[in-house]
Amino acid sequence: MPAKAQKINPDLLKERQKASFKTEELAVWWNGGQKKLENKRFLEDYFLNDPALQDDLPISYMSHKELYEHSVKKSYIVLKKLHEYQKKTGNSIDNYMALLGGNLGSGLIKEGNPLTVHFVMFLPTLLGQATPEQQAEWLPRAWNCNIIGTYAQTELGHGTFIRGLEARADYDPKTQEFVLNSPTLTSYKWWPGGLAHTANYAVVVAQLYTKGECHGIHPFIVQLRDEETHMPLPGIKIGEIGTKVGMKSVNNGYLGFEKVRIPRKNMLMKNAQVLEDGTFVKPKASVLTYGTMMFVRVAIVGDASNNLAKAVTIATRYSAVRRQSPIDPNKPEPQIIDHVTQQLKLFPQIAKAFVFKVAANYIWDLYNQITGELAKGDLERLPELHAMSCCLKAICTADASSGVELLRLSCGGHGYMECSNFPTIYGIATAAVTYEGENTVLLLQTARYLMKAWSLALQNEKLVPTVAYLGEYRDSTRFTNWDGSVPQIIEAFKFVAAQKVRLAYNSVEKRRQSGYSQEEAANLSGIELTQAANIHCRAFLLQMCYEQLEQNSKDTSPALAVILKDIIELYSVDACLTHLGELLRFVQLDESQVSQLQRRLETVLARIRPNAVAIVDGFDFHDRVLSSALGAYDGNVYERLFQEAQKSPLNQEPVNKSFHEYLKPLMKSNL
Ligand SMILES: CCCCCCCCCCCCC/C=C/C(=O)SCCNC(=O)CCNC(=O)[C@H](O)C(C)(C)COP(=O)(O)OP(=O)(O)OC[C@H]1O[C@@H](n2cnc3c(N)ncnc32)[C@H](O)[C@@H]1OP(=O)(O)O
Ligand SMILES: Cc1cc2nc3c(=O)[nH]c(=O)nc-3n(C[C@H](O)[C@H](O)[C@H](O)COP(=O)(O)OP(=O)(O)OC[C@H]3O[C@@H](n4cnc5c(N)ncnc54)[C@H](O)[C@@H]3O)c2cc1C
Repeated sequence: MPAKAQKINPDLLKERQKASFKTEELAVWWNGGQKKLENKRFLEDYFLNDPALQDDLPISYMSHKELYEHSVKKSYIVLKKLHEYQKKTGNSIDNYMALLGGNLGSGLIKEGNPLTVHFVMFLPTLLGQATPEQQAEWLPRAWNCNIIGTYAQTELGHGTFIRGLEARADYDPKTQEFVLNSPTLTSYKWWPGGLAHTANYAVVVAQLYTKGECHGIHPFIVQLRDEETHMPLPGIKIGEIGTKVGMKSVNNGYLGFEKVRIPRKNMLMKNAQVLEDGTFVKPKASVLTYGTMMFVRVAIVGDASNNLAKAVTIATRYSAVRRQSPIDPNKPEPQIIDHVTQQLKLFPQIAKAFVFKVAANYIWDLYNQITGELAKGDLERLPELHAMSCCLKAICTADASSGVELLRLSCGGHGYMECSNFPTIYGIATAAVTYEGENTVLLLQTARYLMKAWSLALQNEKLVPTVAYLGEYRDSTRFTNWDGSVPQIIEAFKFVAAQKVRLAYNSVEKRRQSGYSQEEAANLSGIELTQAANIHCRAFLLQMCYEQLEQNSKDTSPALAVILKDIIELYSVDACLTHLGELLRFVQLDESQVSQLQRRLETVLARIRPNAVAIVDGFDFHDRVLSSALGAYDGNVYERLFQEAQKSPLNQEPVNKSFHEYLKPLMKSNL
């Protein structure tokens, strides 16, 4: 939180004075408790106020190369500072995650940290896929950044269909080595973060060949660059893939192999092994190779909430200070937050930030529970975790990405400025729709699981909790219990989801019976399959948000409980109106009931209006994390916009040289 001493925009001050609850209480809840909140604030001061970590020149004015070098320099300073701090306080993974993938990190290195993949994928892969001996060799060096790694799976020709990856590792029993090759241009690794100029090691996912047979994709740890000179090793062709929509300093790279030899022990052999003579020992389940992706998908759900919460804080504060267009012609221009259409752009995004945060906590707990079972060899619930992590990652990132864009638009022209920070937040948020499993593909994975679940429901088999509703609604075709209550809205969504699953299942079955293969039938039914997965996830989000926030409201002050209940009401009613078409297809709703939903929406928007600024204040974003001329705590947007404009290199001189070189000759040339 910024120093409170500064001059606060009077409109924003009034907003804060009229709040009906204590912002600090929400800040404690939002940040996971008093201790975590205090630690977060300490780290923010410790890092964000360090003069060595300031951006004298806004990074949007830096060249691509300057930006990378600036980001590496800051990463170095941040990690050294963190190391010093943790020597005194003890190691905490949370601090690393805050700095390398969380809000604090996004405030320090706005366009993405070239070392994030080292911490968020390379290290977790060693933890999840390496044997204890391999961990003993690699983990200490990786934790201390004596080596810097990346996760090289995607290729120029394949990102989604990883069984189609072309890079290969051929085992040579004579030398007990693997020989890595990129047989085609499309087999070049392409995209890995930090790969281009930062990492000197990589986990490489390649097709394993031994004794003339292919055993599918497996992870290998490969040294890419000399540890002293950082020069690429022989046979390593490496570079940067070029400028991107966002995440501009992540240093995504390409990597090709030409007869690169690595020792047998560099195959990460926790799940599958290759013996000295080349014998392949297969894993308990081939999908265990996919574990790192699941970990990041789970983490991304929280990231979606963070991105949306930042954007809606900026837009809400701006909407409280921006005055435009009288509502009553005889009155002064109102705050744009008093235009009801503006409230519809803002407040449902506030609600989604809450819902995605609660979803992130849920899926994180489920992940830890099930990976604990995996460690004991129990794979029973892995399919359910895969299905939930896929659809939650897909829905939360898609909604967060479109929400950030809507919030940018809600700020008019000033939202289009780099200094609003919307472009950077959007670039980060929308990347998550693609990476770690493209959203459509992940929804199809969830749909695949739902088809199996529906088949079990048809056989009266017991279903796991997240799909139990399929059994409850298996034989119903019309929902007639609508009373408009939130619990009934949840049941209605579960009912719709069950019908969508049934329809998709029947489409696939019908096509299979007409002679199509399972795969062809699934492709032809792909639209219904993704829709079923989509509504399944939304039904889950509604139920989970209701249960969690209702429960939380029992432990908070009555004043904050009212806010949490309004969040539930808004999220539920907004979901009904957004997906009204799906509802009307299966739920008995007459015109008056639909109109009642519209009235409820307008009512809950009006209820949230007096507390909107206080709610986003409760997210407790440091000004440097928001990094926005529109969203600062003091609300002095016009002064900040003007200050930011002065930083433009073009404003450092009254006349640019192009006048003398081109404009003056043009103007004098009488074309
Ligand atoms: C904590 C704070 C930190 C904050 C961090 C915030 C995030 C910041 C991160 C920034 C860095 C991220 C950088 C990005 C990195 C990447 O993008 S890495 C590359 C990611 N790539 C992918 O995700 C590839 C997507 N493709 C796939 O996963 C697979 O190809 C597929 C689509 C799943 C298909 O695989 P395939 O083997 O062909 O499977 P199927 O035939 O469809 O199904 C086979 C069975 O396997 C099951 N299954 C598939 N995947 C998994 C899995 N991951 N886990 C468990 N089970 C899985 C599937 O359900 C099938 O099961 P059955 O139906 O029972 O047969
Ligand atoms: C910012 C960023 C960072 C990244 N970092 C890394 C990294 O560190 N390491 C790494 O290995 N990779 C990384 N990636 C790559 C990323 O994982 C892939 O881009 C992603 O998996 C999507 O694969 P693709 O690009 O091949 O898209 P495709 O799979 O080619 O998708 C293109 C279209 O085809 C559709 N499609 C594909 N398969 C199917 C299907 N079965 N059914 C229906 N439609 C389908 C998709 O829905 C999509 O609309 C990164 C990507 C980005 C954008």
